[in-house]
Amino acid sequence: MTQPHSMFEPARAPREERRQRVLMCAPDDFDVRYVINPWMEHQIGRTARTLAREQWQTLRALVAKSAEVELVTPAAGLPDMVFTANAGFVLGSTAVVSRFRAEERRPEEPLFRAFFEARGFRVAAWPEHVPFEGAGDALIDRGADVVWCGHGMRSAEEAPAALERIVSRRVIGLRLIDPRFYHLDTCFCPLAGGWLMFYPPAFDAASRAAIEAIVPREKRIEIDEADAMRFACNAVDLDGGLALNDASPQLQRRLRAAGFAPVVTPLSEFMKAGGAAKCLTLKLSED
Ligand SMILES: NC(=O)NCCC[C@H](N)C(=O)O
Repeated sequence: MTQPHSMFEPARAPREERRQRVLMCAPDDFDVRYVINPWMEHQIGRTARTLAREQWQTLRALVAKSAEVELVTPAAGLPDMVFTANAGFVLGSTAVVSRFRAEERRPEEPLFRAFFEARGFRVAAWPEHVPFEGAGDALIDRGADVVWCGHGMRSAEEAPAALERIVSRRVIGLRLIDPRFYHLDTCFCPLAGGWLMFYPPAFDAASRAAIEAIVPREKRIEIDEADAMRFACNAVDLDGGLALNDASPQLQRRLRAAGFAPVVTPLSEFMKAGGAAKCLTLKLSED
């Protein structure tokens, strides 16, 4: 029987294949200490430290089967630094460091900048007055030669155009309209082969039309509200494997039919801060 070449069957990966590099940050000081998204409401001080560490370690081990995990040192007093998707946006050897909308996360900026510089990335200049939250909002399509950029909640409306000037690739802005899905990666997940898993009601009509103009109907996996609330779209995709917090049996079947191997890895503690699998990772080797 032919086994799928997935992140969870790494022994079959050809050795000569270039492994992805993925940035993570240990949850040493992770907690909910302020409220900057609806998921954090009523969660201050309610994360279970040991469980959070276990959940993060399990995700790290899954990712490590298909990628080199690089770690950035967590800083005390920055409880959201664990969400490395928001470190910045990476394409080739260029990194754009995030400019956080919330004051609480701004001290992460120099730390992530130092990380990118130490790894030899060219750090692009970004207009300070334009909030932009990195790979939380900017996602590379895996079929078309475009970058999708969510705005309206965290990243500013000007962010897609500013990003396009840096990456010299078409950047399509998508307006987010539901505060529960405040980052694009909470409701939109481009997948290998040009597939797209997403939650349409999170977008305004013009954005839905823009998605439909690029992604063919047969490649669109539209999920329902219950799966969206499980952060099913916040999936880490590596070698056909999809690590995600949770997904209904129907959605898992649908993903399998499309050739993906969903693996549920509970991340309840991070959900309290409004993040799940994808938010806890940043791909460093994007072509
Ligand atoms: N969606 C993401 O990419 N990251 C999750 C960020 C959670 C954090 N508490 C925040 O609100 O910025």
